[in-house]
Amino acid sequence: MIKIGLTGGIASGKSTVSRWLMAQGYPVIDADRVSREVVTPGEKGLRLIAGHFGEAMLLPTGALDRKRLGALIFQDDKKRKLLNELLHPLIRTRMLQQLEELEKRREPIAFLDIPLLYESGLETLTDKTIVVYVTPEQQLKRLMKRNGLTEEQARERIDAQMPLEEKAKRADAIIDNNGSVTKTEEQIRALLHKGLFDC
Ligand SMILES: CC(C)(COP(=O)(O)OP(=O)(O)OC[C@H]1O[C@@H](n2cnc3c(N)ncnc32)[C@H](O)[C@@H]1O)[C@@H](O)C(=O)NCCC(=O)NCCS
Ligand SMILES: Nc1ncnc2c1ncn2[C@@H]1O[C@H](COP(=O)(O)OP(=O)(O)OP(=O)(O)O)[C@@H](O)[C@H]1O
Repeated sequence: MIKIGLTGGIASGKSTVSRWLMAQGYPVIDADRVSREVVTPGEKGLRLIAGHFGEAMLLPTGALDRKRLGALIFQDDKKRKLLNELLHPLIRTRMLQQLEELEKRREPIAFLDIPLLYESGLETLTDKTIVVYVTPEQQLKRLMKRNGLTEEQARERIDAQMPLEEKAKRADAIIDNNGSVTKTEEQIRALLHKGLFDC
């Protein structure tokens, strides 16, 4: 099975590309989704967060207060590092299980949508990588709009990741998502057509 890593910066358009791939029937393992699964009530991830960051990180329902934890970790490198140390092993294990399932089903190709693909060294799991790219101005604008953040809050989140320019340098292929979604879809189609993924 050929494994394609799909990454980019926060709000650069990875989910937009993933959604299109899934609609075409390609299997996509989604790290953000897995990271939500490992912190549902009853899961070890949520217990670890409550233990290290306090019960104040939980909503009255017992679910994770994602807004509160996000506000905390995106403005504090040490706390973000701690959260990563707690959750990343759980996320990695679950993604590997999902990969195994796809191998068993004899899927010829799988996409791994992982925001921190390079930061976490997870590109070693993949055969090729694609970076979904936007300019810094576009990234800031889309992130502020989508998450209702101030410019300062949005910059903190962008700065919590490897610069997108650096990711683009490491990529086997780049999808430019500055234009319309239709233009982006055309680029994915072209990549699939070109046989980039015939390793
Ligand atoms: C801090 C949390 C609760 C905030 O939740 P929220 O619903 O606001 O954001 P969401 O999970 O949808 O993430 C949005 C984007 O933020 C970026 N991001 C998330 N976590 C991190 C991190 N630890 N470091 C850098 N960027 C991150 C990614 O680009 C991600 O796509 C959540 O992001 C989290 O649990 N993060 C730790 C797990 C992780 O590293 N996830 C990234 C994918 S492995
Ligand atoms: N080509 C586009 N034109 C206009 N808006 C777009 C385009 N692509 C994505 N967007 C919007 O930009 C925002 C970010 O896109 P998306 O959620 O796909 O990014 P992401 O890389 O998955 O983000 P994250 O890292 O936070 O998960 C969304 O609100 C989305 O609707």
